[in-house]
Amino acid sequence: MSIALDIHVEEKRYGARTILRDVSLQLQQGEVVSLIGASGCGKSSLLSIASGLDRNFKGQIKLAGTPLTGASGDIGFIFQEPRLFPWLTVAENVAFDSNNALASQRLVTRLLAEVGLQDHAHALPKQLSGGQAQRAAIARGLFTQPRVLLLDEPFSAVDAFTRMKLQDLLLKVAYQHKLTVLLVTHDIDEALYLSDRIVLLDGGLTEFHPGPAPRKRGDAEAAQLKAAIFDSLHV
Ligand SMILES: Nc1ncnc2c1ncn2[C@@H]1O[C@H](COP(=O)(O)OP(=O)(O)OP(=O)(O)O)[C@@H](O)[C@H]1O
Repeated sequence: MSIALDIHVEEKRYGARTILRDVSLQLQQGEVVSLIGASGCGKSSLLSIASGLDRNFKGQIKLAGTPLTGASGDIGFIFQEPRLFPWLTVAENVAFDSNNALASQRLVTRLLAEVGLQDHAHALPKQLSGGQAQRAAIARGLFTQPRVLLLDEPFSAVDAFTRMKLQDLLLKVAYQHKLTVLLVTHDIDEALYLSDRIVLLDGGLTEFHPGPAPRKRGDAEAAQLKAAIFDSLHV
């Protein structure tokens, strides 16, 4: 299997404070990996570096073997909050990065159908529920047809039921688009449900292998692994 994203951070500092030192993570093509860890351990910083948005670090990111020098359409990013432009319709938000109106219209129609928003293309963000807004954000994250999708606590602002629906949606689009996924989450159940691999950031990285996702919610082996992960978490 080939490596989709190769992350190596020798050092990441904010001023005099070092947040990450010698952290390496390789994402295999098609893998779903969750990144967990105590609050403030540097998960979002690592994700931002992996996306190419933050270039202010020592180290190197390679996308399919090629050094990443900045933000790339091959890497989609989805944040905790949907970050939709309130004055644009859902369809316009999804196609925000487009410079080909006709091609983008077809793609937007397809993506909105994939995320279940086909009837909301002309709605404004304020007319959407929290879950629908995050679906629109997922469609927008897929618009550049990325190979890698990075998500920073994408479902933490929605209710538990919506969250489960969005988790299943993420697995569906990851499979359909053959995405490699790195997801930051505080929710170990979410990590266990979604991921092929769970990586705990705590100074260094510790890996847990729950087996191929998705597994049944509440699976007994997952419960054992959850206990082991809790033991390793210094919170
Ligand atoms: N732009 C910044 N300038 C200075 N310090 C920062 C900056 N961004 C983050 N930090 C600090 O770096 C540390 C790591 O932050 P980061 O957001 O990466 O952690 P995290 O593991 O994602 O946290 P959380 O789980 O609470 O979201 C924190 O102590 C944070 O306050």
